[in-house]
Amino acid sequence: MRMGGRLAAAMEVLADIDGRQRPAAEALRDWGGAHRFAGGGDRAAIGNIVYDALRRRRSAGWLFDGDSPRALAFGALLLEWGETPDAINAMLDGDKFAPPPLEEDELRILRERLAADMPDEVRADCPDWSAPLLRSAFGENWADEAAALARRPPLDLRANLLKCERDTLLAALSATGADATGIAPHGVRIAPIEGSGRHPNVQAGEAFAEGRFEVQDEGSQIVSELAGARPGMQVLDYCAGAGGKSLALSAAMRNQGQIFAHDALKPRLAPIVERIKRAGSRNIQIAAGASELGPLEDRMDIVLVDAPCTGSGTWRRRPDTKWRLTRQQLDARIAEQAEILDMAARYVKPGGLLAYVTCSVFAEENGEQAEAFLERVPGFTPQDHAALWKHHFPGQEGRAGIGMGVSLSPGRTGTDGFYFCALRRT
Ligand SMILES: C[S@@+](CC[C@H](N)C(=O)[O-])C[C@H]1O[C@@H](n2cnc3c(N)ncnc32)[C@H](O)[C@@H]1O
Repeated sequence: MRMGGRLAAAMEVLADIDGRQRPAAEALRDWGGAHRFAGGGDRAAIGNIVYDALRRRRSAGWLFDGDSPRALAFGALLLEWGETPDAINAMLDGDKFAPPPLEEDELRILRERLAADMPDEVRADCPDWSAPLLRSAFGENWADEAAALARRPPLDLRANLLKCERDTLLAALSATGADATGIAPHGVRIAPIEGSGRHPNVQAGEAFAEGRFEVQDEGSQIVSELAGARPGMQVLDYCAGAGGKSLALSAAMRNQGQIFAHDALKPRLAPIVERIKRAGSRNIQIAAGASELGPLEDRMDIVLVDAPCTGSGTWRRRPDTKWRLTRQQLDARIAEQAEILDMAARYVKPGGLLAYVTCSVFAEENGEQAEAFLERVPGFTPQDHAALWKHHFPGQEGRAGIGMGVSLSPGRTGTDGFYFCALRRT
C-alpha cells in the first residue's frame, strides 16, 4: 500500500472508533482481519496514524476547524509525522486509493493555523472537563504536561534480576537501540518510534522467552521500587491484576519471603501463572478468596494497593480512553479506591506499610485520596516522600513531584503518569 491507501484506511478505522465507540485496538484488529492483503508495514503505519490522531485529536481538530476522521488523520501527519500540506498533497498525487487531497478551503485554514500559536486548551489535547483537574495537578505547566501525555511513548522493559543484570540485557538487545532508563535502576528503554516505524517485537525473542525481562513502563518500575520490598518480607499485592508489580516485587525480594497476589476479579490473575514460570519467581502465591486473605490480617510488612483508576497517566499508550473517560467514571473510581484502601489497610501489621499506587495524574485519585484515607482511618502516618525518593534514587532530586506522595509524569520524569504514597501503620 502507498501512503494514500494507508491514510484512507486510517480514516476508515477512526470513523469506526467514533461511530461505534469502540476501543482503537479492536477497530484496528477488525480492519486487519477484513483486509488480509495489508502487510505488517501497512498495519503499523495505519496504527500509527490512528493512535497519533487520537493522541492529538483536539489539536488536529483545531487545525481543520472540525474533528472528522479526515481532519484527524491529516492532522496526525502534520502534527506528529512532520509533514507539510504541500508534501502531503504531493504524496497523494496519482494514488487511486488515496483520499481526496487537501482542498483550497482546508489549505487556507491550515496556513493560518499552522502559523499561529495553539491556545493552551488546544495543545493540551485533553477533554475540556479534565483541563481544570490537570491545572490543579500541575499548576502553570499544566498544558506542557498534558501535551506530553499526548506524545508517542517509549517501550520500556525491566531487567529481571532473578535471571539477569541490566547490562547483560542491554547487550542482548543491542540491535534494538535499547538504552538504560534514567531513573529506574533495572529499566531498559527503546525510544518512541518515528513516522511509520514500529517497535521491535522484543517479546518474540529468546531473552523474553527465558524470562530475562518484563515489559513494564519505567513509572511502574519506579513505584514498585518505592514500595521498598526486601528479601524475607511478607507482602500482599491487593490489586495484583496480571501481576506486573508482583513480579517486580519478587525480583526486589530476590525470591525470598512471600508475596500474596490478590484481585477482586479472579480471572484478571490468570496471566500471572505463566509469567511467574517464565520469570523464575518462586515466592508469589495467589490469594484470590476470603479464606486465603483472612489469615493475613495484621501480618503484612507491605500491602500494595495498585488501585483501579482512570488511567489518565497512560493516555500516551491508550489515547482512545482519554476521550471516552467521563467525570462520572472518575467519581466512581474515587469511591472504589476509598473502599479498597479501607479494606486493604486491615492486612498491614503494626509498623508495616500501606503503599497506594495509581496510574492517574488527577489529584482527586492521588494525594487527595490519601489525605481522605488518613482522615477516615486512624493509625497511619504518611512517610517523608522526599527522603524516600532520595534514598531510592540518589542524584535524581527534583525530578518527581513530591508532596503527599510521589507524582511521576511524561513531562517530569519521562514516564507514564503514576502516583505513589507510603502510609506507615503506627
Ligand atoms: C491497576 S489494575 C492492577 C495492575 C497490576 N497491579 C499490574 O501491575 O499489572 C487494578 C486491579 O484492581 C482490581 N480491583 C478492582 N476492584 C478491586 C477490589 N475491590 N479489590 C481488589 N482488587 C480490585 C482490578 O480487577 C484490576 O485488576
